[in-house]
Amino acid sequence: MSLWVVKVGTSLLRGNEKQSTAEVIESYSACLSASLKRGDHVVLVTSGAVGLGCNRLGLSQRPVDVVALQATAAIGQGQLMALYEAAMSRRGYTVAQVLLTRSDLGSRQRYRNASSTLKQLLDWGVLPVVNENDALSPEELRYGDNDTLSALVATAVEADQLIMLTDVDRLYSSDPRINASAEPISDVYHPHELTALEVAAGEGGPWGTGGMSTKLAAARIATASGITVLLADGRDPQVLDGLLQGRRSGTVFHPHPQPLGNRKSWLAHALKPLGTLQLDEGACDALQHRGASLLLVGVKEVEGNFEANQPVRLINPEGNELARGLCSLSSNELREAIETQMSTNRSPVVVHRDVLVLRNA
Ligand SMILES: Nc1ncnc2c1ncn2[C@@H]1O[C@H](COP(=O)(O)OP(=O)(O)O)[C@@H](O)[C@H]1O
Ligand SMILES: N[C@@H](CCC(=O)OP(=O)(O)O)C(=O)O
Repeated sequence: MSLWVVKVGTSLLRGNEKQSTAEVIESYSACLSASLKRGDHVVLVTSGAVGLGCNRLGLSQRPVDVVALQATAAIGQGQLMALYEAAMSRRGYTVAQVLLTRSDLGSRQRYRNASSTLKQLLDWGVLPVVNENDALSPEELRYGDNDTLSALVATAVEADQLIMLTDVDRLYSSDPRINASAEPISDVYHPHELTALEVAAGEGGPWGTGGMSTKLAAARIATASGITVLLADGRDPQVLDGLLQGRRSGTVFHPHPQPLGNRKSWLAHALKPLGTLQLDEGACDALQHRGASLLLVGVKEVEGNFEANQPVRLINPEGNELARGLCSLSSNELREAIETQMSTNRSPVVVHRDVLVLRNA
């Protein structure tokens, strides 16, 4: 039995001259219900609320204004669920709507709640249908995308594989719509390879958000948690059917050989840092090569305002992010402690190793 997370983007759900949105959803539902019938567990992360809302209002373009985007999503979300509900219930399966915001997942308690609810639904053989809670989260609609959400969901349910379906057959060395000689890429083995690909990743289509960049960011999150990511062509439903039966297609992002545990993965990816600590060379070396906690003596500068146990970025003297973690002191306490440490001659732990995650490890 496998646990799959399948993400379907707006570019596919808008439909085309040959297929309406309802027909596209119908064909995915056939693949998803076949997978459930084989005894697998599946979570679906689906975009499409804005696109369907726009269709309903007769808009030929995605609105630029964020409030208008939120309002179109509120119209489209009900329609989106109605289509999945009809297609899955006709095949004897129940669907459940789960709307999440990024800030929900930033709270450890709410992240755990989301994880428990999703796992309960999976135990009951239900298909959870997840989308961003767009009507309430303007930030996500402006900058966000469902690719990152799908990776966070895959981590929360401890999925085996994350399938990201889109309107291109695989990853290329650069945007194939712009560069006809872009090279196809079948396997990505290490986060270092992702860094170069991220630089070359292009924008998405007019209806999608984020293009290839957000898919690579999602692959980074999921593979760091030990999840295999498959980026594949969603225009042909046979591809999804094949993937769910273990056939290879598109690009495979292989899981990191030393995956982060659930809590560290949450720390590294679901949390938004509220401040930045600039470290000296000695502290960077201790963190990177000696598995040490961050001590006060290695902190040079503090930026931002945060309370004790809130997330911060740790940067090296060149300004590059080295790690993230929970700071044991508030920003005010930390600034005060840096000023007085010379006289007290003690160096308390500022970020304990247990709540610290190195980037690109
Ligand atoms: N390096 C790349 N490899 C493949 N596709 C790319 C790349 N850079 C940009 N793209 C474009 O990204 C698009 C998919 O992203 P997007 O429109 O956001 O889709 P979705 O709605 O499925 O999330 C593709 O149509 C493709 O043209
Ligand atoms: N939550 C939004 C999706 C945002 C979006 O466009 O995502 P995607 O198509 O996956 O790049 C919606 O349902 O329309």
